Amino acid sequence: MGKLVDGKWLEGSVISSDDKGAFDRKPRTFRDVISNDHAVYTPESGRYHLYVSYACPWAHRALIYRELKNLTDHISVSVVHPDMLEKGWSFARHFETAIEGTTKDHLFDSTHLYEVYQKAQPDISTSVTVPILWDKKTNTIVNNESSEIIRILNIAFNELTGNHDDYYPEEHQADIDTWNEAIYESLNNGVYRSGFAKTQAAYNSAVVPLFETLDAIEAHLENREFLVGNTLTEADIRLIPTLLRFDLVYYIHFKCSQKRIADYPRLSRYTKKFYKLDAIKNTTNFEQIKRHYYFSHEDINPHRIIPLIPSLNEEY
Ligand SMILES: N[C@@H](CCC(=O)N[C@@H](CS)C(=O)NCC(=O)O)C(=O)O
Repeated sequence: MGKLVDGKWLEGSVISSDDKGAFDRKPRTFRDVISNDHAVYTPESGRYHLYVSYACPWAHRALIYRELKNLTDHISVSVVHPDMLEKGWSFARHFETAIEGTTKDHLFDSTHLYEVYQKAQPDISTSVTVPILWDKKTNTIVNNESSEIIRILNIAFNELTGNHDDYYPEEHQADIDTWNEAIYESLNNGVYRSGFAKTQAAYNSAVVPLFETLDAIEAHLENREFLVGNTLTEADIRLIPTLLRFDLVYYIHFKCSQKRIADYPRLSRYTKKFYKLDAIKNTTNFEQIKRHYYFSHEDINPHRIIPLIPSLNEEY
């Protein structure tokens, strides 16, 4: 792991949480939108590109929206290799064994994803994350925050595609926001806080609320198919990528081990039902998910042993 500082890649070892000085600056993020009345970023077919990893739950959201909103012919995609090593995300052709579903960088043929950030801004200081929503016309990043990318995809291209499905409908926005906040804090990010904790206290303070939230969702799903209202909404779409990774990775690798999703009857039913949707099934790659986590976090799994777990593809 590492990050870009003043446009140069610095490996993770030099960026400890105790470090001050040169590395003590806020990462640059891109937070723009695409809309008909935007001065620069207007909706156009073929203009925008997504950089994703199939392993990453945040990128998974963007991929799900791209399918749900019929954007596959309008927004192209490059998929990084699942191993995130010393130089961060990279592209598959540079590995001896290509992994199914990964691609080269279709726009620049880069070796590493940090080169794409350098193209957006040569002296950039930032962590190099996926997803990225890239504008081919102005050669920069429109947005690299998944919660905002999915709001863009939800609405910006409606006239182009004729797909007006709304996963953040006005009448449910308050409820969706409430679930999003609880789920982000304790689950989407909670699994990482559990897995990356360096003290018992930090671990405990992540895991206890994590399972409280899972218990609360399990109770909420009694006689309900969706988190909010009677249709799929953003709240479900932000939860599902975390659930799909839970038993395979978070339960073992991140020590979220009080229960599996399989031990929750309603959450299991809920996850399996959504997994049947093309937009979710087509964007879920269990092999890359396993490979990424068990291979990339040397601190947690130094020998990079990938547990033999029955394939979830068959179970779902
Ligand atoms: N808040 C960002 C987080 C994205 C993120 O952390 N992605 C991870 C992959 S799961 C990443 O690229 N990490 C690389 C790094 O932090 O250096 C979002 O939701 O888009």
